[in-house]
Amino acid sequence: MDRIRIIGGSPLVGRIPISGAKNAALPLMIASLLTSETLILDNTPRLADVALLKRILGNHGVEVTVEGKRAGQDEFLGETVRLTAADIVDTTAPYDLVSRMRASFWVIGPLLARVGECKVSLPGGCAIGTRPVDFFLTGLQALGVELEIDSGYVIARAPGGLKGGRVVFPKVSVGATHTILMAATLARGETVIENAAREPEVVDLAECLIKMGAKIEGAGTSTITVTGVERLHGARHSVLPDRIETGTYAIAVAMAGGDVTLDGARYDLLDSAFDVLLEAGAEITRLNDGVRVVRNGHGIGPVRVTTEPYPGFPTDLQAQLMALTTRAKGSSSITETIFENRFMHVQELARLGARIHLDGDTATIEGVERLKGAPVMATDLRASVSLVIAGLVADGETTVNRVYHLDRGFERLEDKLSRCGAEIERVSG
Ligand SMILES: CC(=O)N[C@H]1[C@@H](OP(=O)(O)OP(=O)(O)OC[C@H]2O[C@@H](n3ccc(=O)[nH]c3=O)[C@H](O)[C@@H]2O)O[C@H](CO)[C@@H](O)[C@@H]1O
Ligand SMILES: C=C(OP(=O)(O)O)C(=O)O
Repeated sequence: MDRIRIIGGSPLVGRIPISGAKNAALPLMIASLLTSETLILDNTPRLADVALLKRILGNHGVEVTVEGKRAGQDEFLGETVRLTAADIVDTTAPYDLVSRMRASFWVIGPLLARVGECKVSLPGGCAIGTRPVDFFLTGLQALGVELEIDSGYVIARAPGGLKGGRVVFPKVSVGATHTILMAATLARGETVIENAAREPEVVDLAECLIKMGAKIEGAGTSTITVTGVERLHGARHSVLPDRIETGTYAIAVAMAGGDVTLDGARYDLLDSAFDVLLEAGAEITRLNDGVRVVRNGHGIGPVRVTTEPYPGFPTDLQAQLMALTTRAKGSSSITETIFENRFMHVQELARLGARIHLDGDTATIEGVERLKGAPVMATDLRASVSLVIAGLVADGETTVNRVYHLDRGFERLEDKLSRCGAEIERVSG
């Protein structure tokens, strides 16, 4: 199994290209199920989750091809993926695939909209929390879907087709918003989604669906209105830059010190996270096509942060921020409100010498002068990358095990960091 080996102590200087967003690419690819014509997605990141979703969609009958790279193209340029769901050949999403990636559950919306029935495995819990799917199910019922749960599968039917309805989510859910939004595009009449997620990835999906012929208003606000159409057609869309990858590298620079330009990054998608990094002492500048992050000289200041749905501080940057605060001058506090069990990095950061006290949903971090390298591992994607960030400043060698978590969401992380001077490598076997 691959590991990432880091020798701490080098500042980061240079440029890092920001890839297309995993969390936008996944729903966009799933949207291909809504039409028999071809959906072309540019700037698709090369990630394990994207590869797995290609397989999952292939199982439903989607033909997926990737355009070859042209000579001279940047090695980090995203892929152009063509997805054609001419016929849906299988309406079952099996447990062995859905259990490996939660977002694959979202096929339930487009499959019901396109063919009126499907059987999709319940995704089950995962390392960061129980993550139920109740909002998806009540939302689909509001669109006229009949549901049955049998042997771990949701068996869903919409005999007369989907019909528009009012869906009110009790709590903001990104996945449930994506799913109901996709389903509603082909439902008869109007659907109103209230307390919808306002995440940029929802806006990106809505923009692509609109290019495919959908009628959607209000994406990016808490109320989305969808007027169903008879059919959707093919389109071409470029995946939004990854705001979580952007924030992660910005935190890495704040941690290690240095001066890095994040090419292609969008400042406007990360206002709340950048506010926190500015408070911690980083200098952050909006560029025409990117963001520059600098920290030279002065130390890291302590912060108090609570994770929230967009536009608040993202839970997907919580672990990385915690790594940063382990070296702050003073006491920081981080409250996690989205997932009940997203603190698995705490024990591992402690192995590197961090001083963190956990009390329910709040971690109090007393900054220390030094971290010391050690073998560590994490059980989820963002926790893993928080250990890499800590390793960038830890004395000596840090080895991060279970690299497959990182490969779910960070394209060639070790190459991007080593190009900026970090002593980091992937060790195979
Ligand atoms: C692939 C992708 O885009 N994943 C992101 C997505 O996950 P995902 O879409 O799974 O996360 P949600 O926004 O749905 O989860 C938010 C909260 O709602 C709860 N909930 C959700 C659905 C439901 O039916 N019932 C319920 O109780 C969840 O357990 C969680 O506590 O948004 C999360 C929150 O920004 C991010 O951390 C993930 O990176
Ligand atoms: C939690 C994440 O992903 P997923 O929803 O696929 O588990 C993430 O991207 O941090």
